[in-house]
Amino acid sequence: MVHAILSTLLRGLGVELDESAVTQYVEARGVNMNYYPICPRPDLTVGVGRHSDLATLTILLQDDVGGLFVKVEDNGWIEIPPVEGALVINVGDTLEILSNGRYKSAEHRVIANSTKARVSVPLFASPRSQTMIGPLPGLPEKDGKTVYRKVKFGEYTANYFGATHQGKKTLDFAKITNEK
Ligand SMILES: O=C(O)CCC(=O)C(=O)O
Ligand SMILES: [Fe+2]
Repeated sequence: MVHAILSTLLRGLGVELDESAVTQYVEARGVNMNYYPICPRPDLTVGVGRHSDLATLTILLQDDVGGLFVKVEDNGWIEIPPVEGALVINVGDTLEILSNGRYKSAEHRVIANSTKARVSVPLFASPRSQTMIGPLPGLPEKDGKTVYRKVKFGEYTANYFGATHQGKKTLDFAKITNEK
């Protein structure tokens, strides 16, 4: 499923990659298992602080409690309500880099609940640590600029986990500040 989603998203950018080229960006899989106990004062605590995911794509299964918020440019935070049987698909930093900044990684956070405990299980589909990530062929030419440099995914990962998250600051590691 992740492979098909990524192929479709890339086709939307006019990028056609063969099967194995797509596979290399989603072949490493990992999960988080998040448990948010009942919190009497959610306003005084942090469920999960604001961040974007490291992965190419995240497929998130949440229960019926809710509390996941995504930042929408100029519109603040909107809650992603749980829909029975539905999965939330998030763009991660890696896809933002691969797409030369066209697909924006989703900045999100989680607020705890004062009456119900919550469980969520995101599945992260990423490259292996030796895989190089950078804007896919053809995109910088089409966009007239190169927004991200090529980095080894393992190095991006080390930087990503090297500091407390502050929103999407993690992407600065690969961003070309003097865009050309
Ligand atoms: O619990 C959620 O809905 C999201 C958790 C999350 O953002 C993460 O594990 O990266
Ligand atoms: Fe996340």
